[in-house]
Amino acid sequence: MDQFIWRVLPLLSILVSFLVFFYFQNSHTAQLYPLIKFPRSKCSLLPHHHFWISSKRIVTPQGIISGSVEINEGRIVSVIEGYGKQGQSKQEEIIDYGDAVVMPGLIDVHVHLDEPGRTEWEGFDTGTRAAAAGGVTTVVDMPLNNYPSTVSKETLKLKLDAAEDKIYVDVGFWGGLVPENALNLTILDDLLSAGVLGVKSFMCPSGINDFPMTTIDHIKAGLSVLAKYKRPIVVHAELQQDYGNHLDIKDTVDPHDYLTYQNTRPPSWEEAAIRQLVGVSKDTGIGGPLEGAHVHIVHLSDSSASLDLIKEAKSRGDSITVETCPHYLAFTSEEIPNGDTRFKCSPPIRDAHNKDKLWEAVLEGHIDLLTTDHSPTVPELKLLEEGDFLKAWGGISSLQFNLPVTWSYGKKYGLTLEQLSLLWSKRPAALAGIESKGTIEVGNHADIVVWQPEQEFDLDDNYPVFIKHYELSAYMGRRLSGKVLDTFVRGNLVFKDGKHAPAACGVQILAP
Ligand SMILES: NC(=O)N[C@H]1NC(=O)NC1=O
Ligand SMILES: [Zn+2]
Ligand SMILES: [Zn+2]
Repeated sequence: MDQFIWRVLPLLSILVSFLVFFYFQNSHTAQLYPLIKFPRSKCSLLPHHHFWISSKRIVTPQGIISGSVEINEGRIVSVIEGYGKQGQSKQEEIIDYGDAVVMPGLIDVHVHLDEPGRTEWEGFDTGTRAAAAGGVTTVVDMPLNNYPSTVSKETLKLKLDAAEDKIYVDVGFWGGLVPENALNLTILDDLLSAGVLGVKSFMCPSGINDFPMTTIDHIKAGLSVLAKYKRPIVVHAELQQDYGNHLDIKDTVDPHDYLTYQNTRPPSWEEAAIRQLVGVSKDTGIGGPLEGAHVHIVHLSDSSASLDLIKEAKSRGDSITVETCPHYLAFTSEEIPNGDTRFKCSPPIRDAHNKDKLWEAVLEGHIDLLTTDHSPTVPELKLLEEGDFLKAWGGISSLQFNLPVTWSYGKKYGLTLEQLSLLWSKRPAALAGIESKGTIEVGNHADIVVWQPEQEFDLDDNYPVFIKHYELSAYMGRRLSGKVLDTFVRGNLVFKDGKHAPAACGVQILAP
């Protein structure tokens, strides 16, 4: 008997170790599934996991330094001052960018990727390739223009499933606040629990049937739940005024004339909406009944009365911020050609005086951050041939051009690299509650854009553009300054010299 046990015991222990091995192997496989699918060689155009990026112009929160950034396993592990001082590191692990600028990757918190449901408009694949090519390392996707709209935990699940294995940069998600979930707050609560970074709502019709507008009462109800989660509402702030008159105007004037369209959405629409919003944001201050909630106004165009209301609300301590977009800072109504519907967006692009005042507000810090409001569509809806401003889709495609456009138009106004980085990285990260991104600092994700501000290029048909239907973008044909060379997402070199990494290794960002 004893002999039998001594024979069987080794066999038994081998069997047990096999079982243990397969058990852990399987549970591990589930966790590491994306990694096993996409090894580093597929995620990055660079073989190293531990390397140094050196440059004479690195934009850090402490200012522009000359030196290097040490990256290990996707994170920034040291920032070394002194160009060419990487210590003992091997030469092949140092990427020397000379005087090209090394900056935090852009975080664009207002992007419509349109998937699922309207992938012919854009989609996760093309949209995030465009982001990577433009130095945008994180986008936050809007809850509308996709179908169905993202207004419940079930519809969020459809989004997350659709995004899987298709994203080249990291992607977070806004949910939608619509009357249905504002009147049944359990749906909203579930949507927030499922990980949306906050919610978006419209104070005017959104142009999308399953995304109805909200009243200020709906917004107030939503804020009571958002306060608990400490997440923001981001609001399209236009409130229709004397609509009847504008219908009359439409019958009597030329729809090919840009001014006709501009007059249908005057600054008073923005002002009226923002007046209602600051009426509720007053409760978001410290000690207020809505403390923890935050109101963010998207794509401000009116730089007069609307902006004054926001400044006042800020100065009394409301938790409120505002963004504007490159198209309001680049274009003026005076120069929009007849019938060129590529420039149609809402609120509309206004006159040169308004643009100058917007830049002033950006540079003085009254406008907190920049976003694209990348809102593409198909040629059939943009109606370029017909040129009817009143019927065409409102929305401008420009995700890939954020950096060169802001820089090209902003440098004339005195925009600095440090301001650029605050407006496009640090403050957007703070709004979306995305920790570990937005600055070049030890411990943060190595999300980095390397670009050459002085290099000019023509945005013509020879330029590699990755957004779908790029011919509809208002920026095509422009000469811009500021070429993106390389883009890193969590240490992976995802874009270099017009080429993307073989696999889409972006991750989905969900609120904890
Ligand atoms: N639905 C949608 O994307 N609308 C956007 N387009 C635009 O020009 N302004 C918007 O809010
Ligand atoms: Zn909007
Ligand atoms: Zn939008």
